[in-house]
Amino acid sequence: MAHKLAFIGFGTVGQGLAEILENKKEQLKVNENFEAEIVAISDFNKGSIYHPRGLEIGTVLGVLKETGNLENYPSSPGLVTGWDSLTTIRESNADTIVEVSYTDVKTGQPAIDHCRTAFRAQKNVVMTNKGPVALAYQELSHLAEMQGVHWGFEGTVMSGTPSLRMPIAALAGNEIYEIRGILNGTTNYILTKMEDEGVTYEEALMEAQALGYAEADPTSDLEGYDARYKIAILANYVMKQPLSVDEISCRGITEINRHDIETAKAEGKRWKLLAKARKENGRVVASIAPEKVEATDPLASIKGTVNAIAYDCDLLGTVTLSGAGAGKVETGFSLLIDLINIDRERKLVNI
Ligand SMILES: NC(=O)C1=CN([C@@H]2O[C@H](COP(=O)(O)OP(=O)(O)OC[C@H]3O[C@@H](n4cnc5c(N)ncnc54)[C@H](OP(=O)(O)O)[C@@H]3O)[C@@H](O)[C@H]2O)C=CC1
Ligand SMILES: N[C@@H](CC=O)C(=O)O
Repeated sequence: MAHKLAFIGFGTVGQGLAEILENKKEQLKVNENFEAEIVAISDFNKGSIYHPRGLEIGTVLGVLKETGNLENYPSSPGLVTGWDSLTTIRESNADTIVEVSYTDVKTGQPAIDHCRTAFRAQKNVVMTNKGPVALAYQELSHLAEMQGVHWGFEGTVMSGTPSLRMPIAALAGNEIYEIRGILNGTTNYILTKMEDEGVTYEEALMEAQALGYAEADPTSDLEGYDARYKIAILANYVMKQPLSVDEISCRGITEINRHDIETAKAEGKRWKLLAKARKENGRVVASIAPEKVEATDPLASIKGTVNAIAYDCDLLGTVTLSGAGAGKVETGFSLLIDLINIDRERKLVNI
């Protein structure tokens, strides 16, 4: 049976998933026995459409590209327009909500309420919005479990690179006592461009925004708040230690200038915005700060929007994973893999 999806937000990432579902429809059906249809999309400014029998994805993307507004989707019996996010979650016949609205780094809202509403209505949520996972992980994971629904959020850390699923699935049985990584694509892109191509900070930021890597408010990337959210998610979900965002010291890259970059280069070092979490005396201590890393450090060679993460484990030693940290297709894929996993579990239960 095809999954029925309702999208909350339809910017870079939402459109990325829609394109994947459209372009890979046959392949997903044949290789994964996976089928999904989009029944609703509710976006703040781009409008809102719902059809209980499903929307034609190619038409949705075409209408949006041509007119900028989803509500120009061709009218047909049963088509509903104008629903806000909460109405869409409650009233649509979707079984799974794809939450891809802004990450609000202060409150996590309205996305936290989107999750609460979906779980109470016994609907799964897959999301790349970091707010609810970083700020309300304990509450929301408990609620999802109580309601017997799935909550997927692979893309909240390192987009589609399996920084969450890999340690949970493949490193199970280890104690992960330290995590160290480059977790923000925008700042790594800026630092790399400044270092390798002599591009200015402002130019590099504009490029990162045009390519869809930066947050709607890029202050979140530049000041380290985005990386702080990600290390909070890793501490809570992977290290299984409750850690609030306020407990994480945070400094971004705004004070790094060309002189700093050149000085580091002359020393054979590179500036990187590092996220760290370490278990100490039964608790986790975490930080975000720029650091000059030695050229021999595995993290020194991580360039552009690529992210990397090293897990220090008691049984396996250090395991390092690198891959995309941001991007339309890469983050769209993170939602697809969450959906495929929900589908696999659904099929297992029905065996
Ligand atoms: N881009 C990336 O590479 C990655 C992004 N993420 C996260 O994924 C999420 C989506 O990112 P991205 O697609 O790039 O962001 P965009 O800014 O491109 O898209 C977000 C969309 O959400 C809409 N929106 C905001 N608030 C609401 C609301 N209350 N109800 C309905 N729609 C709303 C916006 O509407 P409008 O603009 O019309 O006002 C916008 O279209 C963010 O939380 C981001 O942090 C995570 C990993 C990587
Ligand atoms: N703005 C973020 C997007 C992914 O989380 C980044 O640059 O890493």
